[in-house]
Amino acid sequence: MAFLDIIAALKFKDYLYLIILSFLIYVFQFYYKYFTRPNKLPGPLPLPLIECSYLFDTDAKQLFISLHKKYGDVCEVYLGGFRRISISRPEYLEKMLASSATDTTFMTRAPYSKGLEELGMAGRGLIFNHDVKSWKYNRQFFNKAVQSLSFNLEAVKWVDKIFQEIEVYWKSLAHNNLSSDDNENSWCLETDLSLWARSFTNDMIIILTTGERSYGVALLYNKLSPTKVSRSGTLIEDSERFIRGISKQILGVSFFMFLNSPLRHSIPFAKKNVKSLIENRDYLFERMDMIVKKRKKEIEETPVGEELRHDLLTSLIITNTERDKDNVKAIDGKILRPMTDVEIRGNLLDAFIGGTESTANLFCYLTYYICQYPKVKQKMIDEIDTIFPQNTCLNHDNLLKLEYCTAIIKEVGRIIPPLSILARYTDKPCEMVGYKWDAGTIFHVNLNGLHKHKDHWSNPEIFDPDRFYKKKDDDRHKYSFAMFGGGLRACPGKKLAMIELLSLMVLIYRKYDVELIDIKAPLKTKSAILTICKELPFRIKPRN
Ligand code: HEM
Repeated sequence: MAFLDIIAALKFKDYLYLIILSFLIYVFQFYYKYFTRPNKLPGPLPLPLIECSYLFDTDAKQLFISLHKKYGDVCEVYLGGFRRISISRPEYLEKMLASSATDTTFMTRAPYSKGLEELGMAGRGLIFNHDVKSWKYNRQFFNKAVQSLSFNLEAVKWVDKIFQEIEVYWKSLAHNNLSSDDNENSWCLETDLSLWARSFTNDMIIILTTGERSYGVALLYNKLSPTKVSRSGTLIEDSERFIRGISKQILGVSFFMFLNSPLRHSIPFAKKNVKSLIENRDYLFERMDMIVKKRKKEIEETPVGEELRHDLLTSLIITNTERDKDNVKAIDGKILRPMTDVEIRGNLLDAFIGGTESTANLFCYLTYYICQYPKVKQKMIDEIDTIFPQNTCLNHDNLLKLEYCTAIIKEVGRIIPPLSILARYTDKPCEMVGYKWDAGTIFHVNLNGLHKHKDHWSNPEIFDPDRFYKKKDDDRHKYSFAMFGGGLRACPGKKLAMIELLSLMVLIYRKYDVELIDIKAPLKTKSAILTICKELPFRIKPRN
């Protein structure tokens, strides 16, 4: 009662004083905690409420590059409620990126997020899975599927098929007529490579993961051309919605991860966005569940012993069932249970997320650099012409012989890694960079720092594929190059990405001349978590 009387007696001015006092106490506590923190590292001063977000304009790559420049190889930054330690020196990464199966300290990328739970992604799949037990279970199934030879052969077959489709569209756009086959070798097309690369990787990942065709490249053709692709109209419409659905789910991740629940559900703009993202989640999950059910039925109707498809979905469904010749075992040797439909959906979604933008953007950067460096381009064409003379089929074994092309991919990934910051969250105390850390610390590996470190690379700013050509990995520090990450959470799609990139290089450069429309224009990129190529206008015509 007395308390209520006091409240009733307070005037507006008193409330104002109370608010100011509470804020001052908060500021005092905030800075007390900051100035007495253990392991003081150099870094920008955080401000109350907004921490270091005054330095962050959504370009995470640039932020970490400038932190490295200003504060050195090991520094710290406060963002999103966490103290984040940025590491740009390979020598410090032994523990974090080692492939030890027993040490689980650096196995989580991010802590549990209520937002991701709402988006149906927390504790599912791989990329955002904070639950180590569930992640390990998924990862074994995923690795087994995407690293099998049959999956890789399927990838080579589909690159070839989808590229043939693209060739028809390019020629048609140049002639403005889909059926024209006059002047077979005299056309020339100017178009934006980034659009084609994205549509291509979308179609690739959808067919390889689900065994279902999407028509991303056909959709793009229809957008660019006055004549339209006439076949399978309804499928194309559904593809559009499905592909858009995946992109929207990816966009939803940062929205649900970084905006807390009260804000998400109260600010009008955010509420509207939440509604649309949840509707999209429901559409996407329903569509994916239908695909899973359909494939399960097909498998049930196929006699045991008869060969099944080689896509990720089929493999996830049959692993550790009676159809599986080769069971996945847990560390203690016990055979693991088969996957549930929800787990299968989580893994498919992560393959879509991991396998589209990364590969598409790398291919754009590769084209940009090859066109900027004519000697590199010629050496690459000579290698392609030797290993894949005109009219020879694309084949997996010969792709592995393309040593110079592989060196180019690595050098492009060194100069401009599509994913430039790795993250590891520890939920137990640990030791890193010579200090002991409490549970709850987030460590970031700044790939741009590693890849251009002056102690490890000579002339790091210069594009030079020869640094990787005919060189062994032991010729440099193990962690000085990590475009696919490292340790147990390293990219499981590395092999698929290399197949796609090498195949595209062969298919394009053995047959076509490629030039940038404006050779002097700098690369147009935008970086959040990924570095995206905004556009890459290029000119393509058949080689003489
Ligand atoms: C050039 C292409 C690619 C690049 C540069 C790339 C890069 C990366 C990087 C840096 C990571 C984080 C690794 C770490 O934290 O240590 C990652 C994770 C991942 N990538 Fe890729 N990736 C590419 C292609 C692909 C493809 C084609 C797939 C599809 C199968 C894929 C699926 C994934 C998945 C599922 C993860 C999460 C792994 C986990 O948490 O266990 N990536 N990738």
